[in-house]
Amino acid sequence: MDNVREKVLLVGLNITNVFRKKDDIEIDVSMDELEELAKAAGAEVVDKVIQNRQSRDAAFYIGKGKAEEIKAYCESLDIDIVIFNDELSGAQMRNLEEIIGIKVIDRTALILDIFAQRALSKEGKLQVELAQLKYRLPRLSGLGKEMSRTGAGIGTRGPGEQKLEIDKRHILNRISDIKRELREVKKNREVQRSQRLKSNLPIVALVGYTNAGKSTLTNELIKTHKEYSEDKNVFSKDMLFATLDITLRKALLPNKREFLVVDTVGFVSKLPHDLVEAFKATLEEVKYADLILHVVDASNKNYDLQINTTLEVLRELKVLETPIITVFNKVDKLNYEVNAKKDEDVVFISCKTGYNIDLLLEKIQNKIMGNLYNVTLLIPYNKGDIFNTIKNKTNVERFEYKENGIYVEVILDEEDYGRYKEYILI
Ligand SMILES: Nc1nc2c(ncn2[C@@H]2O[C@H](COP(=O)(O)OP(=O)(O)OP(=O)(O)O)[C@@H](O)[C@H]2O)c(=O)[nH]1
Ligand SMILES: [Mg+2]
Repeated sequence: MDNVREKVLLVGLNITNVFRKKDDIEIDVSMDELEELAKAAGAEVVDKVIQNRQSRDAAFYIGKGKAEEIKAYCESLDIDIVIFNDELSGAQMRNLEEIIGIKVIDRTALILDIFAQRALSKEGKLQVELAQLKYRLPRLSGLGKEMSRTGAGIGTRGPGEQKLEIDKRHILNRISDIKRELREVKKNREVQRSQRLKSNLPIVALVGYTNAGKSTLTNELIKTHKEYSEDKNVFSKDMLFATLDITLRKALLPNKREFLVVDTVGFVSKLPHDLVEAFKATLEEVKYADLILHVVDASNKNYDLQINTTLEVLRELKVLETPIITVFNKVDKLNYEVNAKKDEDVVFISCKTGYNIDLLLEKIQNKIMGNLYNVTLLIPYNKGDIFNTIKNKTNVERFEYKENGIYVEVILDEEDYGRYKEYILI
């Protein structure tokens, strides 16, 4: 089934009433995003239909007449699945399937499906299964003959078709099993984290909207490390939700100090509630970061909406106190000026051409290391071990063996400046 591209029709509702919130995402933007999501799930998008309405219809989401029109349209275009741009109730889904006569899924099921395909880690898989079960529970009775007839495919991947039909009790048992397993996984993660914190390396977390280039930038940053090899690269692709699991890798600052880079899952608007919860657990790593790089695709015409979505999640994670550098990526594709706020810490880069990556590294260094001191040390020969330590972990500009000891020109951070004070000549 996976290699057959299902033909889908996208249907959205443009609420036109006076209560529409000013900062609600524009329908065109939202439908474009739905198209990207459908493609990410492996579907072929044949067309999009938008209905303007005062409000959602309780029984059909769109108008009943529109649903009948869609039925005819689907027949003429040979559509396999209709995907709706919002979350539908069990009743709406049943009613729509009855009229349209083919499989109907909603934005939530679509996103869950992508996550089910992409999750790699045990925790990721468990979180997605949990979110899928919670989504299916109130819709069990809706999964009748229509679903079993159309079989697998988008919206039904993950726990599998038979599981859909098992009774509620069975699902509830599975939910509590998963929760227990997740608690175990979490304990393990905490152990790993405390080991990492003991290593004392600064942590830089990359966050941002999906497809902004976080994984590509991660790969650029980790290239600086001497132990780097291509197999350490994280997966990056022009596809929504390419990254689902958190990964940590080592990188080097210009002063040769090591730091850890955390690549994270991307955000998207209207993310299903249960997935936001799942994300929060995975994104906990961001809470322990010393610095956040907010990566933005500057070439996306909706970059400001995407920035707001990301900031909203960061606010929910309670990490807005952490220093943030806003990184406008993909400037190689830009043909307009990006308006950045004056008080923001901003850098414009291109991972594709390498433009300003060195400037970004300098900025990261300034943020996590604080003040740096350019000094000359005189280290007596009986303290040769100190010289070795300094040479291994910092950027020694020049050194010379003289009669009274080793002269070392070096850049020290605040901490080392205090530590080696007695050897400072100038
Ligand atoms: N033109 C251009 N393309 C870029 C640049 N940086 C990344 N890309 C492309 O953008 C696409 C998405 O990059 P990723 O690094 O996978 O994006 P991500 O933010 O990790 O996405 P998710 O994991 O889905 O959240 C890939 O096709 C990259 O090759 C850039 O500076 N310029
Ligand atoms: Mg990624």
